Amino acid sequence: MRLEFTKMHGLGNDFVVIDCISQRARLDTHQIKQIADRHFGVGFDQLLLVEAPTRPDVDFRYRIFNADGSEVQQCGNGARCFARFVRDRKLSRKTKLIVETASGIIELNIAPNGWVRVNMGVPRLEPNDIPFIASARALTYPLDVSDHIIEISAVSMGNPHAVILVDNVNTAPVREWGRIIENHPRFPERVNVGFLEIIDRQRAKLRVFERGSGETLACGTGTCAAVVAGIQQGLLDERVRVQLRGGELDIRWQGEGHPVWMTGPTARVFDGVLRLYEWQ
Ligand SMILES: N[C@H](CCC[C@H](N)C(=O)O)C(=O)O
Repeated sequence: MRLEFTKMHGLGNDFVVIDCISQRARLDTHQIKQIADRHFGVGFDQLLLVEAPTRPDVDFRYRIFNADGSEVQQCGNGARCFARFVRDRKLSRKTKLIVETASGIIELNIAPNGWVRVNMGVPRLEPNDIPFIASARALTYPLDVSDHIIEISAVSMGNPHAVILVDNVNTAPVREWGRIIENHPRFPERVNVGFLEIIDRQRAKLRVFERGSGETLACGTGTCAAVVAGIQQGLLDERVRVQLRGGELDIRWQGEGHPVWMTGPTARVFDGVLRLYEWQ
């Protein structure tokens, strides 16, 4: 199978993006993991598939796969790159795209400079909607992590997030706790794990250990979830600039029942051709 693709990133969270409208792409989990491999393949945190809509009120369908081949419900940095890709390949001339994902509809607004403002939808906070096993909804939950009891917040942006407040993201046990919490039995669909350092009411720092991909340089949905958790705990105002390892995102949330807005850059790195029939 010969497939054209574009390598992109949103603040270093990197993607292989494939136009499945002008090309027929049928990839199984093994092939997705092969493409994700940073030595034997192209390498990516997520694979993004641009597909024709399945309903009349949207412009495109957007599918997302982690490096471990798992299909997931949402990807914030990927949504921005999706919008840039659609514009660059002239799949649409619209500057406002309505896109269906496995977790619902998102709205993408493309600025002339390539920055994209995304309505990431309304965050879900009920444990069953995360999903997270808890007797009742709370601001934070005690969780047993390698002989510690730590406090986490649990937020869904369509995909599940655990958020931990830390004093310093640079010294936080991101890999050690991230891997344990990612696979914690109280998260039946696994979970992304964010380590949030509050600087002041309008600024924060974040590192994210992503479900199915490990620590990434940025995580859009993780940033939205972390800001929601911070605002819920009375630590942040409704507009926050979040510094991730790969750069900065602008997040706005007016509170429960309102959508989270994320604004950030996109980057196109190179175009390439996959020749999967030649791979062992
Ligand atoms: N690893 C995530 C999907 C990608 C999210 C992240 N790359 C973003 O920008 O939101 C999950 O398994 O839910």
